Amino acid sequence: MFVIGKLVTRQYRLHIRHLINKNTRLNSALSVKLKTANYTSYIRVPWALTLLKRTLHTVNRELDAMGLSPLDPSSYSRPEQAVVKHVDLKLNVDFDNRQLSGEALLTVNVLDSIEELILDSSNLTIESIESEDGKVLNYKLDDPVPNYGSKLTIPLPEPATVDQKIKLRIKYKTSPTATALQWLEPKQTSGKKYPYMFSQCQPIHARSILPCQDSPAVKFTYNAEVTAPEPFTVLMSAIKENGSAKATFRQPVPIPSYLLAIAVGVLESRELGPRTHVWSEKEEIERSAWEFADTEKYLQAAERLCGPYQWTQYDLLVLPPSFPYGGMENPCLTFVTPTLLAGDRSQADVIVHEIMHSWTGNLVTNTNFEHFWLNEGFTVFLERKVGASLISDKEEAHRSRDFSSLLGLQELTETIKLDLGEQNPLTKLVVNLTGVHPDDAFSTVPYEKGSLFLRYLEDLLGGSAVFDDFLRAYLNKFQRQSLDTDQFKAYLLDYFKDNDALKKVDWTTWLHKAGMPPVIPDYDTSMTKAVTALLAKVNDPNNSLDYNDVRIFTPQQVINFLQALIDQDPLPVDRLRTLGDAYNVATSKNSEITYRWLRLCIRSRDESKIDEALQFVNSQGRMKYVRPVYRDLYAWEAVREKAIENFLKNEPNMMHVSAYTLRKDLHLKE
Ligand SMILES: CC/C=C\C/C=C\C[C@@H](O)/C=C/C=C/C=C\[C@@H](O)CCCC(=O)O
Ligand SMILES: [Zn+2]
Repeated sequence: MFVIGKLVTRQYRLHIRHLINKNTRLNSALSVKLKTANYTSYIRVPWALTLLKRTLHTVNRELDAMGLSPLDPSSYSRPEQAVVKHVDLKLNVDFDNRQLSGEALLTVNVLDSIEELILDSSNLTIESIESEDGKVLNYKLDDPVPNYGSKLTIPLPEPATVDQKIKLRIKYKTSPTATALQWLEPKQTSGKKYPYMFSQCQPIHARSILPCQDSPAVKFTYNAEVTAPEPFTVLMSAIKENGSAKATFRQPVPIPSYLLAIAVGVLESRELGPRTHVWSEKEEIERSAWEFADTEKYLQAAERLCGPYQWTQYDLLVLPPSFPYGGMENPCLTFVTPTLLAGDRSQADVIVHEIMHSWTGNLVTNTNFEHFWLNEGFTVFLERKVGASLISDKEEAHRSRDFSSLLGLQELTETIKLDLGEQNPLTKLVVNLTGVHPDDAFSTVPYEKGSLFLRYLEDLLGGSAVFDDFLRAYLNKFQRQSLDTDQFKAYLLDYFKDNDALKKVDWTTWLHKAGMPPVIPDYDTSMTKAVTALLAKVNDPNNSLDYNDVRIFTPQQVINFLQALIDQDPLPVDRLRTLGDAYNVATSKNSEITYRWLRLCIRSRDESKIDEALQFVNSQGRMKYVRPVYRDLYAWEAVREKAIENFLKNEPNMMHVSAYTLRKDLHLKE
């Protein structure tokens, strides 16, 4: 009985649930068998367990033949068989050869009888693999599959059994074209004197830095020793213990592979609070310290909602402009784009967002990227709650939260109705990533549809008063674990089992149907009213425009206004120029305003703005800005070639993910 109890582990239960979710891809007889299974009986009846294991084995073979991991369609690894629990990394940073080299010592917990361990790798040169006692092991590195890398199979010297711990030492080198790493020339930095390197592992690029189970279903702790030449500073997504020639790091909280991060540059830091430093090149350090001075205040507000911050340190690193995202929630060290340095703290919401990932995403993690909304929808939802909690006037806080939600809805509507199309399967909350690279599925949908779903549930189930308690219970229950949407749903249904309102939730439509959300919350529209009125004024050519129209607008209202103009038919170019001059948008330092303004100019076919738009996409690499501007330029036939030419010239300065997605946006071959 003891053995049986052990065998039916949580991993198995997850595995079974996942297989059921995937049943459309399976032989129907097998999926029926799985669907009708009574798991309790498997725990009690030994023969049933054997049957289950045999069934799973057959199913696994079927999925294998399709090149899929049963738990994660984006990974070759087999976390239901064995999981990496800890990694000891020793790396040397070689700027001349654009290479990391060294070793990864993996500590693996065996969950089933196995004869081999399967890992993900991409473009790595494996030099040797040894067992703990120094025995050299054979391995097989399959031919690379574009964008997924190579399956690395390591036959074990002898079969391993349940609960066994094994250690494997893998000596390897990364490639200069590792998709997770960007190696910058000195001219791409502010100091112009030294090179720079940084990583972006989310979603599945960690495999290009180390051989690993590159699936968020697996969480591991890590220690690292990294050697870099003087005068470089090495930073990682961990607690920095020693900063000399050999930097050492410790990450005692288990993380998924996509949260492994490294940056090496000539950096300075400033203390912002008891657990916070900001890091950047010296040219940005003062501006960065000013822009992010309120970080500790945000951390405390986040803790009031979610409980103690578990990662000890919360540092920020302001990267060079080619960093492709607004922010990346690397534990202990959020990476941010320098486009946040607006000089007015107007993009603080991005910092609050990254802080909230310390709970949703980093502690409670989507089991694979089909359930990305559990990371991002929750984070946006919490970001808005915490943002509002910083406003002392209750009504104003409510208005402000709803206004941000309306801005989010505006972006969601553009994505679903104009960009992706309402029938597009990528507009579902839970997506099918079999054969779809997560970087191709990325959009605002998991962020905004996910957050809107949670807001709908909150309103339905009794408001913040009850929902905040649920959130804390959920975080507590799933912390340091990975989960899928069914587990979230089961937990919510159980938590609110006495609440009849739950019966109203149309789960299938919310989770599995494409298009706009089935219900839009009854948001407070007082802050959008002025924007709607201004839109009507601008659309009537008889009205003259002057600065007083927008004098009392917050930056967010200006953004809301510009976004509304983007979503309607283009204004005549003369009218748009008049508007730009009258409302001072053309000279704004806020990149959220600038990118929308340039989109409007392109859409109104203002030829005098083409060079400025190209200069904007060349000066920074935040995909949120660069992709829509390029897509708008592409849609303007007369400038399409010029836009493509500009892209090709600048492609060598871009990070992999930017070049990869822009090639698709511009309909160029990979
Ligand atoms: C349904 C979506 C399915 C899969 C997508 C999974 C991963 C997407 C991958 O492309 C990586 C995303 C990394 C995001 C990092 C930060 C963002 O939150 C930034 C948002 C945009 C910005 O502010 O610049
Ligand atoms: Zn996020």
